[in-house]
Amino acid sequence: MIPLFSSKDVREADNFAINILQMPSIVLMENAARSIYEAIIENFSENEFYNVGIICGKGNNGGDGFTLARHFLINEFDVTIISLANENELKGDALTNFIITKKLIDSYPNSKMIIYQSIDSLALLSDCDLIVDAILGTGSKGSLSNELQSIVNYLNKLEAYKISVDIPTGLNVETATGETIYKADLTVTLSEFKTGLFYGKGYSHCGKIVKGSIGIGDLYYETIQTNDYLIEPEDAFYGLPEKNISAHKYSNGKVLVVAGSGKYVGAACLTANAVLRSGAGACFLAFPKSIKNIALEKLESPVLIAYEDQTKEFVNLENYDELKEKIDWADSIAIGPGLGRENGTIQFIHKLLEENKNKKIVIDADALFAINKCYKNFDLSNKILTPHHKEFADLISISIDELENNLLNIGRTFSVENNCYLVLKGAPTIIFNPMGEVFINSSGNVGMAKFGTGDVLTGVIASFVAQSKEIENSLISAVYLHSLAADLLIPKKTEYGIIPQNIIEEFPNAIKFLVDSFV
Ligand SMILES: NC(=O)C1=CN([C@@H]2O[C@H](COP(=O)(O)OP(=O)(O)OC[C@H]3O[C@@H](n4cnc5c(N)ncnc54)[C@H](OP(=O)(O)O)[C@@H]3O)[C@@H](O)[C@H]2O)[C@@H](O)CC1
Ligand SMILES: Nc1ncnc2c1ncn2[C@@H]1O[C@H](COP(=O)(O)OP(=O)(O)O)[C@@H](O)[C@H]1O
Ligand SMILES: [K+]
Repeated sequence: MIPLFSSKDVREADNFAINILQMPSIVLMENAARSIYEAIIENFSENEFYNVGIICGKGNNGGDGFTLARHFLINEFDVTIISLANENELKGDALTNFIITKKLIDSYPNSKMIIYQSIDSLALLSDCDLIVDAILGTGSKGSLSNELQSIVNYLNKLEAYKISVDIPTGLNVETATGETIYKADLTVTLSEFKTGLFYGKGYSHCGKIVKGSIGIGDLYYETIQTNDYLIEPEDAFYGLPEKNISAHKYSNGKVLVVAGSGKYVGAACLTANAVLRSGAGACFLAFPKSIKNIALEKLESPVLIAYEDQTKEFVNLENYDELKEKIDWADSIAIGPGLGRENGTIQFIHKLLEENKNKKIVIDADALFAINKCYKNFDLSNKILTPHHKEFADLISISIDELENNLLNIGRTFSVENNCYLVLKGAPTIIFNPMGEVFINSSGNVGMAKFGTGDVLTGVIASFVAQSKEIENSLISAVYLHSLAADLLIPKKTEYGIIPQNIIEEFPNAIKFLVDSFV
């Protein structure tokens, strides 16, 4: 698990280096620039670029840019530097490095440094095949000035590899938000990973994220408490439910899926099929009797229990007693996909939650709708809610914008206050636990943005939590493997051709891939 930090933590680490270790700040800048240079060279193969454009802001992020320019110059690249500040506006280490680079560049006839005058100055970058944004870093405040917005929009349109120094300009790394944001292919973030690079607008604007060193190592950060983590493959491996060699089918995870209705049959079958393909010993799908034959055709091997629906084609409060034995039997229950929103269905869901306070229940789709606005009436401990952003915003009665402007805080508060697990689906999916910790899964691909992939995830989660006593590790493993299965499908199916059933079929290969990597 990779710990993630706030930009405040990172700025304090800079202060620690300067004030406690007594490292001259210019040494930190030099280290930063050298490691950015090395990261760029490592990430782009030789001959991919010759002309480097670097645009430098007025603070130390710009200082990193001037320093980086020197490394490119001495390694024989042609460099065009555009400084947004003139010499009088710069100070400290940024000014020192501006002066050094300005003197040095005279010896390189194909390289130049200019002071930005207007948007036309950026035309100089048109021949560059690699562009570095060293405009704003951790000192960024509020929204971008109009001038910076025009600059970032201009840069985003250029055909070139795009690099960001520390943080893409325009990204508020505390909230992962921003309006106009530089869109990078590679972000070399300094000192430590900041949480906001990995979700929201950070996820969509950083490209690949690597760490650049300022030369103080990791020791300082071991003393800093964080609640945010990025999931690594080995976390998914260690979260896999253990298989006891003497297990029999009923000791190997028993799952009840309550899903599907006359309107939506497919969702229920995807969830139930996913349960067994992810290792549960037994799975029952509770389904309306009057349409059970349609489901039977789509089920791989879960057992169907047909409840009496009086040809209404959905589950009703009256079905509760009929299903009670299986509810008690199950180690976990998945409820929601394709259930529909009839009053009787909502009452059934309420009763299930009221009567099963300690049961592990995965609440998804229509079951989330059933507790919209009234979720506080239920004891949600041991419950796992799996909404996408719209479902979560509806659940807690806010708009999607309000949610996405403060995503981590809202998710965290919700899970802590309701003592539940929240799997907030999206790109990326974020898991929140009742202790206020956050686990970000950045694997997966856009081919998953398709009806039914969420139903598969619900099945995998119900299966893993039924097989294990550890909810948190099971969730980490289930979410990661669901995305890994989709990633493994890319070479065969492309991002266009993946369907949810493929993810179910690929799931055992995803487990095998993990096991082969770590055993
Ligand atoms: N500290 C260290 O030891 C090390 C630091 N390092 C590097 O320094 C970076 C932090 O540097 P920093 O603190 O100078 O801030 P930085 O990101 O350059 O921005 C400040 C400038 O931006 C301006 N500005 C702000 N918001 C704006 C807006 N919305 N729209 C427009 N302008 C805006 C602001 O203007 P002002 O508000 O002051 O008028 C000021 O001029 C860090 O990310 C890393 O790259 C490394 O070298 C390692 C060692
Ligand atoms: N661009 C993307 N990158 C990675 N994962 C994605 C992307 N789009 C969707 N997903 C994943 O696909 C699944 C979609 O689930 P959901 O929104 O519930 O759809 P449905 O209910 O239609 O199945 C979630 O696991 C989500 O994280
Ligand atoms: K930047």
